[in-house]
Amino acid sequence: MTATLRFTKGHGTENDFVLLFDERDEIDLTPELVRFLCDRRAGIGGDGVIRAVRAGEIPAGAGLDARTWFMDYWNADGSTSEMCGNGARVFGAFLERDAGIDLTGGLTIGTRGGTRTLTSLGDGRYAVGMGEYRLGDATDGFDSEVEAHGLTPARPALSVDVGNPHHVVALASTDELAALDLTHAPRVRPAAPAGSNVEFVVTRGGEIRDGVERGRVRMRVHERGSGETRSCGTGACAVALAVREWAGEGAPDVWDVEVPGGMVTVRIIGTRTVLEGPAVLVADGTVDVSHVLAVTPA
Ligand SMILES: N[C@@H](CCC[C@H](N)C(=O)O)C(=O)O
Repeated sequence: MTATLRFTKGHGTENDFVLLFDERDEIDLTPELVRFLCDRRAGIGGDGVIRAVRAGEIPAGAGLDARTWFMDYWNADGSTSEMCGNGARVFGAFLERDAGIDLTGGLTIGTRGGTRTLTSLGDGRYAVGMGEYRLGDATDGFDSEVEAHGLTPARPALSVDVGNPHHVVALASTDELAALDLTHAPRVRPAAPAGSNVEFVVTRGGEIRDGVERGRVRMRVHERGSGETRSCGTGACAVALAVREWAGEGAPDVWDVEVPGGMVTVRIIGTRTVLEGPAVLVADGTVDVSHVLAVTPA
């Protein structure tokens, strides 16, 4: 028997996803199927899978209005995460096109990390209201340390929760950032109970634009469940929050974050952040998944 799935491929600053439109929860999305879809040689290829489903159709959507669109996010290794910032922007572009929703006035979506708001900025970019953040309990700006290949000794880090867990490490120069080997997962101490995304950041100065002071940083990331990716939206928020914390009083609330796949902007507004950046839908197609379904336990 042949089973096919319709998919869309999209990316946000080259953090790429396989998107599935599944309003009524008809796709049996398993870790095996996610790993196959994300496989860059045998499958479609992506850092993760995002399924658009109505909240009322799935247990994770409990408590939300049943008609709310839920972003069911999975990492490439078949694990799920609470939130994906770049994915949320791409999800917005997907809903605009395939569900016919106009996002210029904003839309509330469900995620495992709580509700988020998506707004189209009208130029191919989207703003995501990323919800409340929480910095680690650190008296001197650090609450942990991180060891990575190409970086000795271990460096101090700050844990930041933006719905999903992050550890941010400051490096001295862009050369040090470029020399990092992120083909291996960095080791975090104390280890985060459910694992963590780890960002390495270098400050790059700043500017005043339209009367607003903006900081600028460059980062690389090793994502829990996906390895090194070319961008991480929640990671960019964690980085902006950590760098502002380290800079102290008077530091900017707006940060332009350079990632290997482009640039995103983070605005810190009180206890919340807003992530802005592009979202691109690249291709549509169908994929034969019968061999994956054949090995999926009943
Ligand atoms: N790339 C994403 C984050 C995806 C989830 C992450 N790997 C995790 O496990 O928490 C982003 O853009 O935020």
